[in-house]
Amino acid sequence: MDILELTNIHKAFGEKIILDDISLSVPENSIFGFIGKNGAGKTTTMKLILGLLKAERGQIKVAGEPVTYGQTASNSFIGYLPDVPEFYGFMTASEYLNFCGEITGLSKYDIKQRSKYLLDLVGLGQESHRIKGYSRGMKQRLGIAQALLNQPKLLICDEPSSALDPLGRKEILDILKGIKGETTVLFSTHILSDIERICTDLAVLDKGKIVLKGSLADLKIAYQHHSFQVELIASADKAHLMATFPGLKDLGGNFLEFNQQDLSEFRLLTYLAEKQISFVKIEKQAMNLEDLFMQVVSL
Ligand SMILES: Nc1ncnc2c1ncn2[C@@H]1O[C@H](COP(=O)(O)OP(=O)(O)OP(=O)(O)O)[C@@H](O)[C@H]1O
Repeated sequence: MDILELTNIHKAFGEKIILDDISLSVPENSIFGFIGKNGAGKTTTMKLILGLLKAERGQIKVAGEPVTYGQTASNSFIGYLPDVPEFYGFMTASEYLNFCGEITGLSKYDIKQRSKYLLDLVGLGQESHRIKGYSRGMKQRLGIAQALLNQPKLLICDEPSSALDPLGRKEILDILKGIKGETTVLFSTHILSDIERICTDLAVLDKGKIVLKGSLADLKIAYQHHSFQVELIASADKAHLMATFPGLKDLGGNFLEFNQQDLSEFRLLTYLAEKQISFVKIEKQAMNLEDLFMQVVSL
C-alpha cells in the first residue's frame, strides 16, 4: 500500500512553475528520499502535503485520505520536522514533549511513556539542560522525537541532515533508519550519500518534473552500466586497444575506461590474453547514486 500519493500536482508561484504535473507514490514502511537541488521545490511539495499551500491542480492523499488546503484532518497521520525547527528554549526536552503531548490531547500516561521512549531513541534520554543550550544536531533530534510523539503513519523531514557535521548527520540518519517498520519516512535532501546510506526508495525533482523514481535497488539495476577501468603495464598497448574498441575513454597515464554495453568482463579478459596485453588490474566500476543523478538531472 502507498501511504502517500500525489497525482498530477501542479504548483506555480506567479509565472514560475515549481511543480509541473508531478505524480509520486510513497510505499508504506519505506524510507523515501526526495532529492532536488536548492530551490527545486522540495519544501513546496511538503507544504502541499501538509495542506499549508494550495496546488492549482492535482490530488494528494495521505493514508488514503485526501488532503485539503487549510484543513488538517490528514495531518493527524503525519509527523513533520521542518528544516529549522523552533522550540521554547527555556524548556528541557522532556518538558517540551510534555507540552506538545498536552496540546495534542495525549493522556498523561501516554505522554510519559512515549516521551521516555522517544528521548532514549534520539539519544536525549539523559539530557537535563534547557533547549537553548542545544547544538543544531540535538535540536534536530528533539524535532524528530516531537514529530514522532503522535505515532504518525508518515514522518516528513525537510532536509534533516543538510546543515549538520558528519557526526550529526550520521546520528540523524541512524535514527531515521532505526524507525523503519514503525512509520514511513519521507525526507528531502540534496546529499546523495545520505540517500544511499538509508533509503529504500527515492524520487528526483528537477525543473518541476520527477525525472527519476523507484526503489534504489531497481534503479541501480535499470541504470547499471557495464564499465571497466583497466590499468595497462605498457602505455604502447593503449593505442592498439583504442583502435579495436571504439568509444574507449582515455583516463590518462596507463588507464583506460571500457564502457561498451555489449562488452563482458570475460570477452575483455580473453581479448587481452589473446593479444598478450599485460595489465596491472581490471576493475568493474560500481554504479553509485551520483552517476545516476548526473544522468537524469540537467546541470
Ligand atoms: N511563497 C513563495 N512565493 C514565491 N516563491 C516561492 C515561495 N515559496 C518558495 N518559492 C520559490 O519556489 C522555489 C522552490 O522553493 P522550495 O523552498 O520549495 O525549494 P527547495 O527545493 O526546498 O529548496 P532548498 O533546498 O533551497 O530548501 C524557489 O525558487 C523559491 O524561491
